[in-house]
Amino acid sequence: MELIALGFDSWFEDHAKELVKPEQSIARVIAVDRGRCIVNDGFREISAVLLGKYLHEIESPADFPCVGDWVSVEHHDSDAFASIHAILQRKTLLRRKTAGREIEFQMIAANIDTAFIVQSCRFDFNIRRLERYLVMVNEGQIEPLILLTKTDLISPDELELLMANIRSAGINTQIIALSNVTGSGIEQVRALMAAGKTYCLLGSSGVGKTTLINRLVGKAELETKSVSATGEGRHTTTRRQLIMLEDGAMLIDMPGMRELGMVGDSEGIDESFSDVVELIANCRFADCSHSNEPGCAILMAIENGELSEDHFQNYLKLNKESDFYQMSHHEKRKKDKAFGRHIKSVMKHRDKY
Ligand SMILES: Nc1nc2c(ncn2[C@@H]2O[C@H](COP(=O)(O)OP(=O)(O)OP(=O)(O)O)[C@@H](O)[C@H]2O)c(=O)[nH]1
Ligand SMILES: [Zn+2]
Repeated sequence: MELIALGFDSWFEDHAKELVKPEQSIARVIAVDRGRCIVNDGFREISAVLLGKYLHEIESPADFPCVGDWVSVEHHDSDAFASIHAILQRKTLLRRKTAGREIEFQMIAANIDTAFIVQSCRFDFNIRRLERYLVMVNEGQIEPLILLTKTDLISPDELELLMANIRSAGINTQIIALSNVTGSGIEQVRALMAAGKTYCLLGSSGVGKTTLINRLVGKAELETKSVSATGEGRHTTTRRQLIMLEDGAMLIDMPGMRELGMVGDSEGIDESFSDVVELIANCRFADCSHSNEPGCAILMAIENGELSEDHFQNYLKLNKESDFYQMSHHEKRKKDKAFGRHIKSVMKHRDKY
């Protein structure tokens, strides 16, 4: 198997040029288990650990490799294990807010091309939640796609209404409606999954993600869920987290990644609420509060049914959360200037290898 099959492309190649030294090779992280990774270099899967020196320079969770990362590795003991020397720049990044007094991000997975945001037509359907997932996915530069499951439980008319609700909330993301029971729509999902691209499924518990994955993966692959690898005389078994489908598309699936804490940066929000942003830009008052000004573009749009009031309120709410995040993040940065130091140490590290 070539690296291309794992999703390596010219974008990563460009970013790898100066980072990867002659004695090193490039591999993709397909599983992570407490600091130990399993990487695939296009030929085999091997156990890999972070280089001690690199470990020393780690300052934030973002510095650890996560599933989907491209890394530069050096093989040891005739390929029994490898050491990870650097992480290639991430094209996309899925991360979530971790609970706690300070707002921190936990890295979930890297270099996902498309995230399927899954909701059930029947029990889980919620536009606000959909918007929140869209913000998170957009923020990570990942392409979103909406999957509505369990269409077998509603009538075609009801489905049409759901779709119309999504559209009238200003969400223009592609939607595929499917049923894991009848199989309708499954081929549509399969057909748009391209070889060499990486996908994931996000959504609440019970919406049918596991069932869909099983359908997409096929039985043969399921049995190879666990990968064993020998490193330093130790035997580790890690659940495989990046799954190669038969037609060459990849699916990242791991426990705990599917439901995300919700906060986005303002850019992600703007992308998901482009209709609101456009209206605000057209509002004739520069510092309009969009609450009572006569002639306000937002109020007029709500009045004449162009914009849903709920949608606008959700936009305000997400922005408020985002402001809060930006503030605490900024203050944290100021405190220890760790970010700047980190950049420097990475540059230094680069020169050494
Ligand atoms: N009627 C119907 N039931 C479905 C469909 N897809 C899944 N189910 C059922 O819904 C339940 C939950 O499905 P799962 O695939 O486990 O849901 P999940 O999203 O993986 O949930 P977590 O594993 O908790 O994240 C199961 O009983 C499935 O059989 C569907 O399209 N139609
Ligand atoms: Zn206004």
